[in-house]
Amino acid sequence: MRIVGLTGGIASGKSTVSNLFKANGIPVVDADVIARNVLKKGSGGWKRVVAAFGEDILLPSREVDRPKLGQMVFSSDSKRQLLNKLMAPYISSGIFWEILKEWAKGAKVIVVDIPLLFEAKMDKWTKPIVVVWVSQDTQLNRLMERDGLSEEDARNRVMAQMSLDLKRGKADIVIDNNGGLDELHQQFDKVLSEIRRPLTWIEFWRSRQGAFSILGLVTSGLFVCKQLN
Ligand SMILES: CC(C)(COP(=O)(O)OP(=O)(O)OC[C@H]1O[C@@H](n2cnc3c(N)ncnc32)[C@H](O)[C@@H]1O)[C@@H](O)C(=O)NCCC(=O)NCCS
Ligand SMILES: Nc1ncnc2c1ncn2[C@@H]1O[C@H](COP(=O)(O)OP(=O)(O)OP(=O)(O)O)[C@@H](O)[C@H]1O
Repeated sequence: MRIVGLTGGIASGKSTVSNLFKANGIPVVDADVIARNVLKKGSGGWKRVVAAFGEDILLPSREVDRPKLGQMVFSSDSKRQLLNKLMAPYISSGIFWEILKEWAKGAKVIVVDIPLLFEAKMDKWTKPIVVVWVSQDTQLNRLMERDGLSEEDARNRVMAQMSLDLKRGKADIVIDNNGGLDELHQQFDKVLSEIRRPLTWIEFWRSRQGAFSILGLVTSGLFVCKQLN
């Protein structure tokens, strides 16, 4: 199985690109969705986060007030690191199980959309790595427009992540998303044919089909040995 890493910066266009993958039949594991489930009321992650940050971060419904928690952690490195430390084990195991489900369904190529792929050192598990890159001005403008944030809040969120220029240097494939959606679609078509190229042998053995082939080979080998003895 080929596990493609999709990353970038906040509001650089990862979800826009991951929607294109889904529209083309490629399964996508989305770390932001998994992280949202980790904070669902009453879950293990919710309990740990409420114990550390206090009930002030809760709405009257006892769901986490996400904008409030976001405001806290994106303006304080220590609070953000604490939140990351509390949530990381739940997020990584969630990603693992989602990948396993796709493996069991027989997927040959999957995309994992992880905003903090490099920061969380998960890049070693994915190949190739696709980085959706934009200039900082485009990133700030799109973030302010999409989330209705002030420039200061938007800058805090951008600064909470590894710079996009650094991420671009670590990529196998870069999507330059500064232009319009037509330009994005043109680049995406090339990326799609790149990630759909035939699997390498290692990727094949990692797929469900490959694992069953190994099992079949081992079983028939044992059967032949038994016949010979
Ligand atoms: C702080 C929270 C509650 C704010 O929620 P909110 O709905 O406003 O934002 P959302 O979850 O949609 O995230 C938007 C983007 O923010 C960025 N981001 C989120 N968490 C972090 C973080 N800890 N460090 C840096 N950037 C982050 C990502 O680019 C993400 O795509 C939420 O982001 C959260 O739970 N963060 C911690 C979990 C995490 O690390 N998520 C990233 C998945 S790898
Ligand atoms: N090529 C583009 N032209 C114009 N707008 C775009 C383009 N690509 C994305 N956008 C817009 O920019 C905003 C950010 O895009 P998107 O939500 O896909 O980013 P993201 O990287 O998934 O963000 P996050 O890290 O916050 O989840 C959205 O409002 C989206 O519609």
